[in-house]
Amino acid sequence: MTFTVFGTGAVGAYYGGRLAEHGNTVHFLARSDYKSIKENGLKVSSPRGDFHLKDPLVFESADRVPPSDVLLISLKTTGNKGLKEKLMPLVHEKTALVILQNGLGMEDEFKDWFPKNPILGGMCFICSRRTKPGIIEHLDYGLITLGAMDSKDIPLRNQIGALMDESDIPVTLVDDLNEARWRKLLWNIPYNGLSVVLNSDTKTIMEDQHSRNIIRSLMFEVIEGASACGCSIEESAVEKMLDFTDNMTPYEPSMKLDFSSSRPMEIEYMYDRPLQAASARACTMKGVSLLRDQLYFIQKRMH
Ligand SMILES: NC(=O)C1=CN([C@@H]2O[C@H](COP(=O)(O)OP(=O)(O)OC[C@H]3O[C@@H](n4cnc5c(N)ncnc54)[C@H](OP(=O)(O)O)[C@@H]3O)[C@@H](O)[C@H]2O)C=CC1
Ligand SMILES: CC(C)(CO)C(=O)C(=O)O
Repeated sequence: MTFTVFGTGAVGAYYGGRLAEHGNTVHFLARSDYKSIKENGLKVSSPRGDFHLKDPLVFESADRVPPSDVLLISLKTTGNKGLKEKLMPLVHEKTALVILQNGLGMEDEFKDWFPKNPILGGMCFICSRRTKPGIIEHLDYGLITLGAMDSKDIPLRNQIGALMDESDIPVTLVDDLNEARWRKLLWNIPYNGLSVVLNSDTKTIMEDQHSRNIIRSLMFEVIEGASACGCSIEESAVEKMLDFTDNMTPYEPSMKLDFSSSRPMEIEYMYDRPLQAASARACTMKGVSLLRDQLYFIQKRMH
């Protein structure tokens, strides 16, 4: 099984790098980092072990990438508009697409674009960042929760999951991709947005009783939204998630990193899409909607 990474950044370079380190054929499609990766390779520092791919299979143009069995989608969702055309040279008759992005509704879009191809989602619980071109700092965690849109692709999910597992990537396989997406949003919706609005990391947010209360009430709203969309998340998940974050090394979520670097934030897929999905089923998620509006206000004034 061969892989192509579309988006060789914090997530794509890390996971693609691990697969390559363990002997898999991985093509990396890069943009601004291309020259640097071509010249110096990909360097990853990680608590699971540093590695340096000295001569990775890196490409600047999708037209030059050899066909592969699995396409890992790891650009930010802010780049999803017009993405279909950019992916066309990489999607062959049987290519499976694994969406590693945060948010909701991406898989449905990819299915519309490539209805005959297997579409999978990988919810990444990883803290990683690109510090310089071709240099990735993996700080913590790394679990991929992997699910397929269509049950006929479960054997394929298992096969990809096994290769990840053999490459030192922890994987959990799930049958309900939509539910797994909502479970990931249970963390992302409160923490990603609030870290920007309050200009704080997870530790600061958790230590203050007021912000902690906001996080808790946003989590309950996400559970309501999920439930309206047919995904049942037990209420005890809230306290578990709060405990988990209490014990996390202080961290700035990916949206905060985007904000601090004046990059566009992933508001559409992390907020608009879940809000739309819930409101289509008569669930308003008022607090989430307020948070979304504040993020748009902030984004409009970012330079
Ligand atoms: N970082 C993290 O710890 C986590 C991130 N995620 C999610 O993973 C996804 C990816 O995030 P992350 O890896 O942090 O993002 P990064 O910005 O680090 O990486 C994205 C990469 O995609 C590249 N890219 C974008 N558009 C194109 C294009 N048209 N052609 C080729 N390359 C392109 C970017 O290149 P360029 O530099 O040229 O823009 C960049 O190298 C997001 O949805 C994020 O929310 C999920 C969990 C944790
Ligand atoms: C949950 C976390 C922090 C890591 O996966 C994340 O998704 C993010 O930074 O956006």
